[in-house]
Amino acid sequence: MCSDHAPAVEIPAVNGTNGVTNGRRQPKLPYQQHHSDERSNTGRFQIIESTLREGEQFANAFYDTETKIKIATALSDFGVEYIELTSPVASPQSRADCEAICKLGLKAKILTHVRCTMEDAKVAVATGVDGVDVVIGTSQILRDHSHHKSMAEITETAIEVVKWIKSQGVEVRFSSEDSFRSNIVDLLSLYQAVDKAGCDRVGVADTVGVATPRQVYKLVRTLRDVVSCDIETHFHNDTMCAVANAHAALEAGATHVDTSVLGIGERNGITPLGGLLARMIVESPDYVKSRYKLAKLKEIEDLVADVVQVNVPFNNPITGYSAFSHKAGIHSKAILAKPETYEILNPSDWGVKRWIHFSSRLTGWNAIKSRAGQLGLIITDEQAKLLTQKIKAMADVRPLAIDDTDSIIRSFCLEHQPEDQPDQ
Ligand SMILES: N[C@@H](CCCC[NH3+])C(=O)O
Ligand SMILES: [Zn+2]
Repeated sequence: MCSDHAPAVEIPAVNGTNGVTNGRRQPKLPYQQHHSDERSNTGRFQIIESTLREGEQFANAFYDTETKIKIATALSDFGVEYIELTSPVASPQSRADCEAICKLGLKAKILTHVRCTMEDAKVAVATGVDGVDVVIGTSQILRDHSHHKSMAEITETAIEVVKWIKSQGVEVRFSSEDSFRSNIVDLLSLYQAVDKAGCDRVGVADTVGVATPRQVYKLVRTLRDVVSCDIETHFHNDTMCAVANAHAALEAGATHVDTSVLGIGERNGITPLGGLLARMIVESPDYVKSRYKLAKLKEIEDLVADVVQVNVPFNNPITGYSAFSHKAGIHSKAILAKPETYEILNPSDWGVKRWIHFSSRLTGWNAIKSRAGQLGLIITDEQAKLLTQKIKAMADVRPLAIDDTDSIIRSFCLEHQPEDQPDQ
């Protein structure tokens, strides 16, 4: 258990497994950590950053070469282990850009993502990438309406492609597409076949965003016992489960998670880089802080938001406008005394600031006293309480701007103790 989160009450000693003592299940505290399962990779995962592949499939995305290089360099400096690029088969410029990024000599390994065919694989390897990610749809609906191949044909081609890519000295991942609507028996035997053929990673993809964390855990855990290679996971966010699903996958033994900056991708996108790291730092703070330059997250998000012409959502984890703002009196009081009371993430880890509201009908006197202090005005608790009543009364009538509240605080102080106040 993580020492930062020592439980406030004593946990009864547990005999045996699954938290069962004397035949009775012991309740788990909600913030108890679950590192005990040896399959769990929540403290040792790797990120396959796909802003330059999945992210290019976002409705607004158009990246010129210079922009791609800027994003790739920023991501590599940030510390992601892999950067995935659009298929070089997509267009001549995509191919040229892939070759150019391979030549940059970035710290992150460069991957490209292509269909599972020998033709695509050959073009991919020729670009100079470190690894090739091959993909093919395995659900009945995709087989019937997309590529019309049987599972036997898929398996045969996949083995050939995987073996050939490996023979070129290049890393290879084989991924199913629409894994959660695929027949589990077919899927597992396909993964087993490519694992035997020498694949470095198999990929599980929730292409349509249908999976729940429980389904993810079950599939990945089963797969973990079937293949010996690494397991990459890819989650679309149609039902807002993409971060939770990635976390469940890691708990079940997945080794890699696909992300994109701000989650951009097809439809409403995939697991966002920032959201994944927010989730994981709570669980594995040392690991996350040691691998990624977290203070650079905002810069990368702003860069990508600007390139694809969107605003960073107000409720974005970490960097959203209100991600570290505290408003209700009860919250502000406790935050001022000890930030951990209402924050499980520390804004300073990410180079961002917390904000304590002091201009609303919900504001408490501790926040007002603190604001007065920021303005260089010292007031007593009693004065702060009186002043807060005034501010609440005005905020009941109309929204107050920061300047409005600051003026009220200043004139209150002038009225009450002008001679005691330092010069402004
Ligand atoms: N965008 C595709 C690619 C999957 C590859 C997994 N790494 C999908 O969602 O299925
Ligand atoms: Zn996808």
